[in-house]
Amino acid sequence: MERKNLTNHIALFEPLMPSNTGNIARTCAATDTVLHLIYPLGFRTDDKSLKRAGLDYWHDVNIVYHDDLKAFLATIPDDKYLYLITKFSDETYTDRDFSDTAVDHYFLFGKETTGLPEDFMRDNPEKCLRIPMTDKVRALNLSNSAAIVIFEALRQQQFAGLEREHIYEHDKLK
Ligand SMILES: C[S@@+](CC[C@H](N)C(=O)[O-])C[C@H]1O[C@@H](n2cnc3c(N)ncnc32)[C@H](O)[C@@H]1O
Repeated sequence: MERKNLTNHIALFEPLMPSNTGNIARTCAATDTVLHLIYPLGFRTDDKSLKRAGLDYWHDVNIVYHDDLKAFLATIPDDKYLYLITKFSDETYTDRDFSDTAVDHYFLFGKETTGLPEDFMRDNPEKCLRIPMTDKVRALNLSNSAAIVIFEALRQQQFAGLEREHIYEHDKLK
């Protein structure tokens, strides 16, 4: 199934670690997801710094930079499709319907140290979604959280636009 427009967006609020953002950029490249980075960032995005951090897929991703959270929010066409991904929610991410490929879905993730701004979450509790986990850890890793949620959205969207199989020159299975 061909997807005409990119319908999924991952937004990172003030990400600190280049390795996390690099992993997420790779996931975005693999899934045709737009990556939004909300300033300030904990790393530089000039070519030399990216190469040093091993961020191989950076140039294959549609990346949009935003001065702050307010500037990012101003770009969202319909905030009904904005989701705040946070452990503080009591709604599980798989219970939300992301299946509509005619609209753009925006998944917002928090900073590695302090997450999303508390007042913003308190103002928007109905947008908040949790990935279930035990109480043995404080939180999941940011890049793992992004992969978990985006692939649930893609699953609900029948993996539209993605290859379910690929012919490899040296196929190890067929
Ligand atoms: C390392 S966590 C930040 C932890 C931070 N202490 C906090 O208060 O959220 C970075 C981001 O990963 C996502 N995350 C991690 N664990 C999660 C979970 N169990 N459910 C939903 N999101 C999670 C959230 O977007 C979070 O802001």
